[in-house]
Amino acid sequence: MLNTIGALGEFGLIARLTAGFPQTDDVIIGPGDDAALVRAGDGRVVATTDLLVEGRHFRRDWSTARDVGHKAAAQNLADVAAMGARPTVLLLGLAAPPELPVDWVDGFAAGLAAECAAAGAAVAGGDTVGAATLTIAITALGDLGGVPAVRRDGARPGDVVAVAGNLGMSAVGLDLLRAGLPGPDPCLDEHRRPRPPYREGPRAAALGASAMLDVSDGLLQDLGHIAAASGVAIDLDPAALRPASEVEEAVARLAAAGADPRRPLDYVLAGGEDHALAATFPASVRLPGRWSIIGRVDAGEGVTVDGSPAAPSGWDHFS
Ligand SMILES: Nc1ncnc2c1ncn2[C@@H]1O[C@H](COP(=O)(O)OP(=O)(O)O)[C@@H](O)[C@H]1O
Ligand SMILES: Cc1ncc(C[n+]2csc(CCOP(=O)(O)OP(=O)(O)O)c2C)c(N)n1
Ligand SMILES: [Mg+2]
Ligand SMILES: [Mg+2]
Ligand SMILES: [Mg+2]
Repeated sequence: MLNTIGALGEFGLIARLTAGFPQTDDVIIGPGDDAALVRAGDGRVVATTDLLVEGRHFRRDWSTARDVGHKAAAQNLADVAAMGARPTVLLLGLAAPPELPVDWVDGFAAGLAAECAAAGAAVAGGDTVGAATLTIAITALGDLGGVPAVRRDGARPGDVVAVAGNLGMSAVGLDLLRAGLPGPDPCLDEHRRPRPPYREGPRAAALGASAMLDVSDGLLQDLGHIAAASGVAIDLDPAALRPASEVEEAVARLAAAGADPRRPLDYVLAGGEDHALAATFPASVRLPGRWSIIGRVDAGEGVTVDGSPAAPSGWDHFS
C-alpha cells in the first residue's frame, strides 16, 4: 500500500517535516506556534508565513481580487497579532499563470495594501514567478515591543478562555457560496474579508494572557493546540458560545434553500477562517469589552463543551 501524506494528516506531516530541522540559538520560538520568534541583531522579530492557493483557499468567481488581497494579508497579520506582537512588515510571494488579467493583479495589490495599512504594516519585498496555479505566499514580521511573546503553551488550570472577534460567520459564508446563494449577507463579507482584531493581540499580551492563537482551522481544533501544548484541559460554556444572529440567519437561508447546513453552534465550534483571537488569561484579569469569556482551563487534557467531548473537527489540508 502507498504510504502517503494523506494518511499522516496535516499536523502529522508538519511534525515529520520539522523533526530534523536545525534549531540554533537564533530561534527563540521554533515550529509549533502561530509564528516563530527569532533573534535579529540585538533584538527579536516575530515571523510567520501562510500560503493561499486558488481553488483551495479562494475562488476567483467567489471573491474579488481586492477581497483576496485583504484576506491574504489578514491571514498572516493575524498570526503576528496572536503572538502579542504588532505587525510591522510583509513580504509577498506571487505565483501566477500568464493568463491572469492585469486588472486582477491591480485589485489584489490594492486589497493587500489596504489591509496592511489597517494593521499598520508595510510591504518590504517579495518574489514573482509563473506557475499553473495562482498561489500567494506571504511572510509577515512583527514587533513585540519588549514584552514576552504569548505562546500556545502557557495556559494553566484556573485560567479563563476568552475570544475577541467573531466565530462561525466565515464558514457559514463559505457554505452560502457553495450553495450558490447570493448576497448581500454579512457572512459572505466576513468570509471574503476576515477582520482580525489586530490590536487586541498586543493588548492581550499587556493584560497577561497566558496563551493565545488566531482561529484559522476552527475553534475546537485550535484550542486543542493550546490544550496539548500547555498540558491542560479546556471546557467551553455553550451558553457563552451562542451563535451571532448573522450565523443563525445564514443557516436559516441555507436550510430554506435545501442546502443541509450544519447547526449554528457547529459553525462557531468548527468553522474555520474566523481569524478571531482566542486566549487564556488568569481568572483575576478584568477583560476589556472586545473580549468575551467562553470557558475555563482545568487540569487534564482535551477540549470539551459543557463537560462532553466535542464532536465536530476542524480543517485538515490532507484528510
Ligand atoms: N512546512 C513547514 N515547515 C516548518 N514549519 C511548519 C511547516 N508547516 C507548518 N509549520 C509550523 O507548524 C505550526 C502550525 O502551522 P499552522 O497550523 O499553519 O499554523 P497557523 O494555523 O497559526 O497558521 C506553525 O508553527 C508553523 O510554523
Ligand atoms: C475555495 C475554498 N474552499 C475551501 C475553503 C475553506 N478553507 C480553506 S483553508 C481553510 C482553513 C485555514 O487555512 P490554512 O491554510 O490551514 O490556514 P492556517 O491554519 O495555516 O492559518 C478553510 C476553512 C475556502 N476558503 N475556499
Ligand atoms: Mg495562527
Ligand atoms: Mg499556517
Ligand atoms: Mg495562520
